[in-house]
Amino acid sequence: MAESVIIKNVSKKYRMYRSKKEQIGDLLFPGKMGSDFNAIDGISFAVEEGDVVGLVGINGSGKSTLSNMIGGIIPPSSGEIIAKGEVNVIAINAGLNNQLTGIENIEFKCLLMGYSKEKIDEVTPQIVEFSELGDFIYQPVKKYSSGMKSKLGFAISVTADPDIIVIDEALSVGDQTFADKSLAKMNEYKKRGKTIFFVSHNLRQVTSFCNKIAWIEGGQLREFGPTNVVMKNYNDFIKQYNKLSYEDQKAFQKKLADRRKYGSKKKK
Ligand SMILES: Nc1ncnc2c1ncn2[C@@H]1O[C@H](COP(=O)(O)OP(=O)(O)OP(=O)(O)O)[C@@H](O)[C@H]1O
Repeated sequence: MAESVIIKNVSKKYRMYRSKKEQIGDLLFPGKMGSDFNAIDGISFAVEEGDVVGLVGINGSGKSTLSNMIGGIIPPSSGEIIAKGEVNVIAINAGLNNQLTGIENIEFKCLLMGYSKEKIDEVTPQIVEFSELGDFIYQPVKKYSSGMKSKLGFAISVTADPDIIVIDEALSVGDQTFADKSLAKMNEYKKRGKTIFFVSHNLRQVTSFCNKIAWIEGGQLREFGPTNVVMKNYNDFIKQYNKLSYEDQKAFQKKLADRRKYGSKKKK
């Protein structure tokens, strides 16, 4: 199988400030105020066409940051992501304009994807039907619940038929019927050999849907490999983690946070 997405030593740094004063100080004297935080720290792995890759990790480990970089929504601070084909991210709220109505968002996103007027007229009824939003499609998106936003985002993205699709928690907020319908659509994509990245806290769904897993811990790649191997290790880890006292969980998280704050090469 040909490689579809290659992630080469990718990092994403954010500058963290404790106050507005520190932020302004850093603008005046760059590098003097605040500190760097590695949301993603030197991740490398490659996936093949037709792979369905689950991204797992505890809260704040960096799953969304990595998904957004794969989808081209945010650029890496260093490293490179090579995607062979068009990528579309389906996330709660992704790329929707809250001031516009559902129908205006459809037109807006279709224009961004380079569709002609005729193509937009052709796909709009399909998107509206898939979204199940009924007359809410004429309401501004700011009035939507998170489930409704997810339905709209999902309906637009699946109609676009991208080569590579990144789903970030988008299946967890809608109702069960919509989640089932969306999962069926994803299975259809899977059968057609598309590459899928899947972020979900529903580990049962991840295990049944994905053939490979990337386990992210504190912004770094802890393990990448076949689902049965990595999920076994991840489930064991979660069991151990859940057994820890509140203080020990905090201490574990602090250790990871410190490593990210100072950079992996300058561990304290
Ligand atoms: N724009 C930003 N500015 C500063 N820090 C950020 C920014 N975006 C994310 N982070 C930090 O990067 C880390 C990774 O966040 P991310 O949302 O990618 O984690 P996640 O694994 O998706 O978490 P969750 O499971 O809770 O959704 C977190 O500590 C978060 O606070």
